Amino acid sequence: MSEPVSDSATDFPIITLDGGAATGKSSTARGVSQQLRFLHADTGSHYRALTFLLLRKGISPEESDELTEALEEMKLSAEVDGTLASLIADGKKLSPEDLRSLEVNRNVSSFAALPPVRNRLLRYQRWHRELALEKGFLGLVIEGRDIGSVVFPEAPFRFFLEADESTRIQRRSEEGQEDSVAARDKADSGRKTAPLHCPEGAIRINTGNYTLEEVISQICQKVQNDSDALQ
Ligand SMILES: Nc1ncnc2c1ncn2[C@@H]1O[C@H](COP(=O)(O)OP(=O)(O)O)[C@@H](O)[C@H]1O
Ligand SMILES: Nc1ccn([C@H]2C[C@H](O)[C@@H](COP(=O)(O)OP(=O)(O)O)O2)c(=O)n1
Repeated sequence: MSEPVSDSATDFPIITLDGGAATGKSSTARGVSQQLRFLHADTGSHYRALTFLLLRKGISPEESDELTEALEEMKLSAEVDGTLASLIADGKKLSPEDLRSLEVNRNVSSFAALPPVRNRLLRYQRWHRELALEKGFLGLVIEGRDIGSVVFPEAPFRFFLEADESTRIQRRSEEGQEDSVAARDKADSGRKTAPLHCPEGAIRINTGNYTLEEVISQICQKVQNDSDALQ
């Protein structure tokens, strides 16, 4: 299925999870998507995929005609495996190793700060609501940095995950990843377009105070209590 030109409004339940690096967004979204039978979209992986592909074309993270042309030429679609939607660019799915490489970790915040990159992905990310509906999921859980503020500001269930920097650095090192969590957070929070912040009205959860299972269950309970269709 390919991305359509427009997206129509529906009252389909949408959960947004925003937060800094290693606050637990992806693992929480995975658990929630499986418990509630929602489609899971990881928008960080979209920025990572574009970063990998643009670097491979020799394009540097600044606005240029080459960048605009490469973004216009890229055909984006999705593959759904279980509850997870993965980005397919020009017919190819990237491996977790490519998406989480040191080179991508170092450059992704710079590409993500560029308005042409964000505009290209905004349309694609909003389309996941239609994709979830079409594939028979009961809702959409979508995670990133600007989801509750820019991508789906009207979503009924918006959460902001946070945790101490030391907790997050420890989580990444336990995963064996070299990642400058603090530097990325600073760049993501300080950029002009769609900076990382807690969206107004979103529920804050400090994931350092709870187990992963507890965070998943807090979110599922809130959604199930407030949404007739899921009871
Ligand atoms: N509430 C939690 N308590 C303890 N560890 C957690 C919690 N949530 C996530 N983690 C762990 O932290 C690491 C980073 O989580 P991840 O979901 O990749 O974060 P993010 O998507 O925000 O970068 C993973 O190893 C995950 O298992
Ligand atoms: N909605 C989003 C999601 C991610 N980004 C950017 C900023 C992040 O540093 C990178 C990578 O995001 P990702 O969620 O994969 O990062 P972590 O898993 O939290 O380490 O993408 C963004 O600008 N907007």
